[in-house]
Amino acid sequence: MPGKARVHELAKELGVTSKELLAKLKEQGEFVKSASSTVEAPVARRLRDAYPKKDGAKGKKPSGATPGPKPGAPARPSAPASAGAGSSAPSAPAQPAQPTQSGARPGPRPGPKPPAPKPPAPKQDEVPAPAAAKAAPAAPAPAKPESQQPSVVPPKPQGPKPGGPKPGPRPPRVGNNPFGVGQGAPPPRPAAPRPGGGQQGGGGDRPPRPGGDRPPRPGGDRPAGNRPSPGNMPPRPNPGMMPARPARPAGPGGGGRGGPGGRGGPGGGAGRGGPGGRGGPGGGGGGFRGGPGGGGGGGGFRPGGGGGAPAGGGFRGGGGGRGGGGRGGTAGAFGRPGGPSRKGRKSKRQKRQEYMDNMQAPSVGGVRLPKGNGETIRLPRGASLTDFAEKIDANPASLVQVLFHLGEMVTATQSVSEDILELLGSEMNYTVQVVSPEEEDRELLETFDITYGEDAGEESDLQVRPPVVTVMGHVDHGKTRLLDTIRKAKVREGEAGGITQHIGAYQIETQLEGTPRLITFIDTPGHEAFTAMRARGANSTDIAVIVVAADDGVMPQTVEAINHAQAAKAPIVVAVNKIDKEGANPDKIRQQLTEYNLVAEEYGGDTMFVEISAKQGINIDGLLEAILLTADATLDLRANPDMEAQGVAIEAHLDRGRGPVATVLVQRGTLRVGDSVVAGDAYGRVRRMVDEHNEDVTEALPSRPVQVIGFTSVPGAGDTFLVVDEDRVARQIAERRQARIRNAQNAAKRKRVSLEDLDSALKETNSLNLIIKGDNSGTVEALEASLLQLEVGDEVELNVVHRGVGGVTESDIDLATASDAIVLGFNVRAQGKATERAAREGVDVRYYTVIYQAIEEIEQALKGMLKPEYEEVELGKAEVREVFKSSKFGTIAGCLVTSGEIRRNARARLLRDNVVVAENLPISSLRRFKDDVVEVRDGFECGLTLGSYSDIKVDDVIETYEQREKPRV
Ligand SMILES: Nc1nc2c(ncn2[C@@H]2O[C@H](COP(=O)(O)OP(=O)(O)OP(=O)(O)O)[C@@H](O)[C@H]2O)c(=O)[nH]1
Repeated sequence: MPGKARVHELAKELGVTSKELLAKLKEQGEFVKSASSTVEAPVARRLRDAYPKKDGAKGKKPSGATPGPKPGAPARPSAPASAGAGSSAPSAPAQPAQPTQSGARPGPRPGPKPPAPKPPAPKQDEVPAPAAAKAAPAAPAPAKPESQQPSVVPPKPQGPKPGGPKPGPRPPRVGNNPFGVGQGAPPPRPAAPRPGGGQQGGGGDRPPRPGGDRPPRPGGDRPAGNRPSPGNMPPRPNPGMMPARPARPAGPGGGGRGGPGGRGGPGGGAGRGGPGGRGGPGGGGGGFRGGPGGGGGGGGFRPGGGGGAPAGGGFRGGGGGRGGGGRGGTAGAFGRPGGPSRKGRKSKRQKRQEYMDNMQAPSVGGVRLPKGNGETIRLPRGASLTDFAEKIDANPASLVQVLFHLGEMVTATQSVSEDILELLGSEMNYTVQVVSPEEEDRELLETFDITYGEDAGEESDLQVRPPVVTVMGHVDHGKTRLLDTIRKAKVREGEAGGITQHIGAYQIETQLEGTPRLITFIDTPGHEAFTAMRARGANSTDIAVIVVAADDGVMPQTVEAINHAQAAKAPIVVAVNKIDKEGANPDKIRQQLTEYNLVAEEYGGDTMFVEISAKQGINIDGLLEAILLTADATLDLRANPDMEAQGVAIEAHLDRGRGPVATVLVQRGTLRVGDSVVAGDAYGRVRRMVDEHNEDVTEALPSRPVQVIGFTSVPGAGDTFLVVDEDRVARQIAERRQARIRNAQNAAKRKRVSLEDLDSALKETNSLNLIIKGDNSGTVEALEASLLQLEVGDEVELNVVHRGVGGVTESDIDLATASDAIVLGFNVRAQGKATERAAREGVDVRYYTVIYQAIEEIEQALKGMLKPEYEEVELGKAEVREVFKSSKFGTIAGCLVTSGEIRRNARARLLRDNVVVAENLPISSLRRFKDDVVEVRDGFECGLTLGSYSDIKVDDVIETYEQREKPRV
């Protein structure tokens, strides 16, 4: 493209009239229609040769011409520089100028303008010529020219001077890469930037190209040479001088984005590159990578640009050397050299390294992440992305983004579930280890130099302690009655709903072979809702007594109890109860339990089965004996009483007069009044201790259950307790645990929202918020656990926003108001003015004394909130017998209804050879003969249209259906 010049431009350039030039052309055997016609580069060259003087007159031009031939070579920076200066510096610069000229390919265009500018123009011309020459070879167009080449050759000879040497290398580029971005002479970058460069930019002959050749374009040549300004300045060693970057191709059409030229204008004729830049077919000069030397105009940036152009486009740097413009268009367009600043430029090595790093770095959704080496990252349960990011030295925001791409909406500081942390870790090649609560707690205690769970001192410090027994079994098999009988105390009276709801513990004394022995019993509830608590009970238990009613046999909860005991590695003693009842079949129980690895001693196993009657007190001593024998045979029950006490909180509640009361089981050490204790997230100082007989005790030895008064809050059932040196430590541990529990709850509570349903999730929150208040922590916990296990699908979220021991308070009502929650009071009532406030605020407060009633009601509430489910119901089918086209209705299917009915406005699908061709089409019109009808039944014919759907063929089947709401079960 750069090579094509219009006749009138050439005429101006050569200082002759267009008419003269036309005549000359005719003389040379070239048919050219008018002054505005373009001529091929070789022809232009010949013309220039034919009017050599003028060019010469302009001075350097001749020289320039010379260089021209080697445009590519000239590209060299140095040359260009001078080129840029071209006009100004005749001598040395002259050569450089050539490069410019190369850039000038566009010259043709510039040519015209140059005239105005005077001297500079000539140079350009010359340059263009060379450029053209080059272009010619590459471009197909040149056909003719070639023949003429001989004439063209001459110029080249000259070229040798300037570009001679350099040209060698460059030319190849140019010529060989028509798609190349930059054009020919890359080198002259310096010049390029200069306005002068503009001329080159102008290069693009193509008139159409804006940036292109069009002379009118400011960017174009005009400024180019003449301007004294930058263009004329000696080349700056700036980036422009750098070899053109391959990457940025740009400037296609003439000028592409702002060549180097000053402020765009001149630079690439194209100026803002718009069109020119994009390289279309671009004009001759287009596609330079940077403006060429002196005037480097055209720095388009799109590589494709110039390339595309058939004509000589795509040269790197035309005559003008590498214009700076190339680089990012914008920069070039605004006059800055397109190339990147040299300062701070990275070495190739650095770049390569960066590239490699980038390639290796994991990326999700385009977000680069740090790459681990499989290291293990330990995070506490409920950790946030910020915590994670800190550990791997990453930006939390990028982790948030990644999770977003993975379908999780999480903020940087929000607690994240274990699964998500692991998923995220695996994406980055880290192994995330979410520290278990126990482990975390151990670490917490370690920071206070405390060890939990081990007896301090020597082996000799250990003393025998009583076994701790838990009685478990199926509902109504007689657990409570047995415990009752054993301690000769009646605890069954007053049990709401007949279910044991509290965990109590007591110690009894019995005789074994004449020796008094103590046994500690923990009373566990029998309802499945207490499963979680039972599991804890089993863990603090040495021996499990599984009660099985001889008249009933092994039941689900019997199995569950066995599993808990076995999981806790607690030896089992089976109490076959109700042997006094008719139909009692103890042997059947023995047989059934073999299935669960409980083989009776009589059968050669090691499990003791004791037949008893809790009701009638039959063989209770035998059971106690079996417990002690089993303990002696299988367990080493010893503990060090001479240490600070440690153990488990079995039950806790808020007592009106005494405040928080916790039943704790001392497992090692001795608990004394005045000790600073911490149990879970509760702490305090033992003010008073009471035993199962409601008598005050001053100390409790291992295996001793006592009620402790003095906690500042109610501990949770199953929480570990320990004595610490001072209150301060107790408080600190409790506070740290509180924070951890809060985090964990937040993490568990977080609702997962996928991108797909984010919208609807935000629009309608199908969640039920609850506040649970109960008379003791075990009950509250059990109720919460049961509720959270309700299976109501993923659509509804159940949220326990608060739970606590004690009556329903005004602050509970406030919280319920704020969070739209329902308050559940279990065995408690509203306190003070809570009822009034609840009524005023419209808060629903429900009271229960039986756990399953609460669960049932909540379950129903949740089901009521479920979104309706729809199912598809087929309405009917029709076969297409004929197809008509109507200008009014479109494609009409003449059908016979073969089953059911076809209803207007129902949805339909079209089947062809039993394959669904189209879905969800509307039956938009339905007719019987000429009448519109609402439905057509089986056996009748009808005409129908499927909306605008027209691909209907004879023998197609139209199946209609509708969506019906499905009742929830
Ligand atoms: N005939 C007879 N009845 C018994 C015996 N042991 C318990 N029962 C009766 O069985 C029923 C249930 O006894 P509970 O002690 O409440 O049973 P539980 O296993 O504690 O039941 P939950 O507390 O509901 O888990 C009561 O009516 C008892 O009187 C027994 O040895 N013989």
